[in-house]
Amino acid sequence: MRNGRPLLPWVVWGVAVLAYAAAVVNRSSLAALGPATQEHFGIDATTLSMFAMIQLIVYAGLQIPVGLLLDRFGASSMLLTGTLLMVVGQVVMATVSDVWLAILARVLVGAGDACTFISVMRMLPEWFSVRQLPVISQFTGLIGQAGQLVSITPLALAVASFGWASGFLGVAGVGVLVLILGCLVLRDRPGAGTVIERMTGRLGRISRTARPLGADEPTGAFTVPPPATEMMPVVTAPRIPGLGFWARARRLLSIPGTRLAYWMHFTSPFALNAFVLLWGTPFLTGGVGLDRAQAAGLLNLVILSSMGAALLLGPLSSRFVERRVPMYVVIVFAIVAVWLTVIFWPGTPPMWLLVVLVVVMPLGGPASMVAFEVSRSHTPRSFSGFGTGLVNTGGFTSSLIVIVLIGLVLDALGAGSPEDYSLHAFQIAFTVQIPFWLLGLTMIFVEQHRTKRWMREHGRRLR
Ligand SMILES: NCCCC[C@H](N)C(=O)NCC(=O)O
Repeated sequence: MRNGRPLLPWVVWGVAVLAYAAAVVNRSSLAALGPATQEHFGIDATTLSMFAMIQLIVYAGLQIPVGLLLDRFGASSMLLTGTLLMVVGQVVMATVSDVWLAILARVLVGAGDACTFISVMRMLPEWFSVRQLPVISQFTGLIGQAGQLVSITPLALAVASFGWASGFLGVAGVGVLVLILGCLVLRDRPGAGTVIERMTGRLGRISRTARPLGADEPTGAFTVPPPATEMMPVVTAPRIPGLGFWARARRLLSIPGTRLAYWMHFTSPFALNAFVLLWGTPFLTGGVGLDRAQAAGLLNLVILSSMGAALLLGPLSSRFVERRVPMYVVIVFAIVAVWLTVIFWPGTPPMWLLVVLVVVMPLGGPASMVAFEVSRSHTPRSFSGFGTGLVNTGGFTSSLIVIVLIGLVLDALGAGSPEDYSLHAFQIAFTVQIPFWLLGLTMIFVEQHRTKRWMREHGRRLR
């Protein structure tokens, strides 16, 4: 058998993706519990929305620090630390009645969540061949996002039937299960030990004989020394954190392929996130005038379309590596075209147009996963945690700003609350997306051009 234990990469991936799905459950655990949360803590809607905002800000703000820690401590340690933080956060959420402690709980959940996805993305190139990675990454995104489904109906039912504390302790319990599995199974790379093996100093046979899939192919990650500086011209990690950070940041940002990946992650997912996380239902019901069931049906179509696109895009971007950026750009143009049609539609957009919108717009989610493929192709292995963290801030930053701007425009138009919503106000508010698409697409064209030139100059081929 050429690959010692061909099952192990799949088992490691299975546990890693379970940890990501659990993080998504934690992230969206308040999604269907708005009124219950308000009642439990006695808070108004603005304070409730602060819970979500703070959590997202913590998530986005920690991507780069977590990425740096990943390069130093490895993916499995960071993933388990993240899970532990979420467990503590949910135990606090289950047991406190003070709103500030509840906010602290959401900070812990946001911090733990911030450690999870990029750790999984950092681990994958160590275990899978470069041909498999696009498909595995898309499946990771798809299965992880399915965690949202768990946090909507089952968690709401659990809280309604067994009470607030039991519901959130249940989520914490899932985290404990992930922690146990993670300690037993996760390994940063073939040949590395589990956390338990590293703590006891005894590397088991499974770890010693582990091989990546496609071990004879080059892996997706490549190794180059970190930046040489006058004070530290050696290959080890920098000892002075400030100097190390800026030197590493300069080196990373000097790679056009990493910048291209950042702008790709920035550009395609914000319309989807703004729609799904906040503004979709108010637009469809308060703006277009659909009833709740019709709006829910369209939101379900969003999820189905995103899943279908993930299944298609993985194999396509693996088969046509050279074409993955043009494919991505076509998707963004399609999203822009359908949104502009909705925004400038005279009168109420017809149902067929709304269906096209909820089928095309979600393609931006799986398309954003292609950004991690681009990042992996161009970012040296010793920087890949930092690179993945940086790229992952792109979509979260653009989404947060667009969500806030849409709310501000609605307020400015006097249409900020459900009784004042109007279609016209929503159409104006959604125009805030246009400069973000323009900026993102321009930067993608610029960086794609620079990346091609850089590759010619460095004699590199895409992998
Ligand atoms: N099937 C769509 C998955 C989109 C995932 C998205 N691009 C992403 O970056 N996710 C990060 C996370 O923490 O969920």
